[in-house]
Amino acid sequence: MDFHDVFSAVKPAESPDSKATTNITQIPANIVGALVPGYSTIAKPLSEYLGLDISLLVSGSLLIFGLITTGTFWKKASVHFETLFTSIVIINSDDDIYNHVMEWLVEQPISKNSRSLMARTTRGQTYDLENWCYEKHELNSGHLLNFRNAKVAPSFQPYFGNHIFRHRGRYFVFSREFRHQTSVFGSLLSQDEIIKLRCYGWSTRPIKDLIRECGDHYSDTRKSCTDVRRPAHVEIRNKGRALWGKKTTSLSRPIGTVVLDHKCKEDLLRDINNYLHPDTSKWYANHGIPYRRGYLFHGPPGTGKSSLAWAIAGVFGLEIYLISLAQGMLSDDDLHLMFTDLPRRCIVLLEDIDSAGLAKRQKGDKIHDLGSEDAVAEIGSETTETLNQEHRTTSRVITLSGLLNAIDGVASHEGRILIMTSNFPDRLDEALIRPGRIDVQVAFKNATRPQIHEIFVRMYSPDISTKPASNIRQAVHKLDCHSTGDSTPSDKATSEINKEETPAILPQSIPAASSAAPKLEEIATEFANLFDEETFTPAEIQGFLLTKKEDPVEALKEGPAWKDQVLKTRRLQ
Ligand SMILES: Nc1ncnc2c1ncn2[C@@H]1O[C@H](COP(=O)(O)OP(=O)(O)OP(=O)(O)O)[C@@H](O)[C@H]1O
Repeated sequence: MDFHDVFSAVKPAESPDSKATTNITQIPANIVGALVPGYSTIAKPLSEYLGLDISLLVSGSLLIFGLITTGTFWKKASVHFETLFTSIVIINSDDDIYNHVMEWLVEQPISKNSRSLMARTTRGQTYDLENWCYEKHELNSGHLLNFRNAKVAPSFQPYFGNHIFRHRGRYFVFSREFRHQTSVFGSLLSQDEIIKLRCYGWSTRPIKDLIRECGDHYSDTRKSCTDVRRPAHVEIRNKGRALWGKKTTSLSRPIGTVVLDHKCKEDLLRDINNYLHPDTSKWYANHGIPYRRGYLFHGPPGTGKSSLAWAIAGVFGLEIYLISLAQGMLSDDDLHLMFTDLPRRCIVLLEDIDSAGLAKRQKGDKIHDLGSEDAVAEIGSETTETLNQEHRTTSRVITLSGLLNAIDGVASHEGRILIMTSNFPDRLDEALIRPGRIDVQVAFKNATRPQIHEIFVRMYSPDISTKPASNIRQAVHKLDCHSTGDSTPSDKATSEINKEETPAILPQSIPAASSAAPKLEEIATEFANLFDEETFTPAEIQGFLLTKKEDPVEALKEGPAWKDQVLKTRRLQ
């Protein structure tokens, strides 16, 4: 290309013959002629014989070519700029950090001011929903509530693409995009979402600080909550993306609300507290003992086994990794892998272990215990092992040996707490509950009279604070001040300390008809005396009291009839 021709063509044409521009989209013919070799040779005959003016077509093509070239240039230039002058951290959407960052961003100005947002329906916690704007009526006013128009405000997140924001005097670029994995033939194998955090400069430190801040913000908003994880969906696990699903969060249950012998609760908390202490892990290491601890909570349904496990998680601020073996969603291999993917400190909760269909071995049977340090490397009973093999090949069911290998296999993560719950401890295989796998057993029974008394007082007491306690006695005794009967001397001392907190009279919400009623403690004692020791579960008592939650006097009055009804139904069954 001769640039002299181009420059001379750009000069304004003075000759009246020169056909300058016809409109702004058309490049002057003399410029096109200079840029496209042979243009005038082709254009002239076409124009003379066919009446075609190709200058417009050529001008358009040149413009598009110019734009594409400039776009590619800028793209390349910006990639080089980013590589040379910015730092980046990439976060996968399966990772917890993704949630921390997204939740933090929702509250930042970027989620208000950006012009590209994604709206999400907020699925708040039940207690959040009370802030819904609906027509408010007094409790018990008889007005029917209608939630048709109750709306939860949506939340807005930055949408896919690039978003620039400023935080603590620094500019960051937040990008949200899909990452594709394709086969060698170009077909899509998988697609997942990633976010990229970028900042200007050669250090990733500002991004790391930002991620830390997002994590702090996340835990600050969940101070009185317990995070729970369940196994990830089988498809996600198969693709190797994650073994555990995303966190769900629920309000922590104060341990004081679980009615159990105080000494038992205190001993349990002390044991766990000691186990979790960093010095203890060193001690275990020095003595060559695997740093693991297992607990078995056993007793009839509805006596508080799961409630205690959740309350313990709340006390120590630990996440719960909840596995239901009975659902048939996991194989031995899955379970083994999942145990290797546990954080250093957490609670693994295996609920209703007896209903998982694990075959209990007969006397003399042995387990083919593959990876365990204390493995009995011997093929066990024909029957059990055949049964286990059958399960393993035909369905996603855990076998006893698979479970034992997961619990104490070499890869099993140290520092975790294992809690198993069972309604029928006699059905459990001895190997499963031998010391080293289960170190402490807690028996739950039907409610004693003092426990019924405690449940009653708690039901009619003011709201319980969910603020975490700072020491064991405070955690256990926070609201256990009402209990009577089989309390220990230490319980009594605490009761004295807390006496002022005890509601001496009935709560205000009690109808006027019963305002002449005696003190709550006295009604509770009378109510507890209606029942024989250990005949009703705490869940049954709680269920009945919930139907009379506004009026303890009414509960006392109706108690005998309800008790007779339940006993009669039981006899008929
Ligand atoms: N000891 C208890 N103290 C306080 N509440 C209890 C107690 N036992 C049961 N409840 C109440 O009964 C309900 C069921 O309790 P939970 O699920 O903990 O029982 P569980 O023993 O784990 O039952 P299951 O064996 O059927 O799983 C809960 O709402 C809980 O509040």
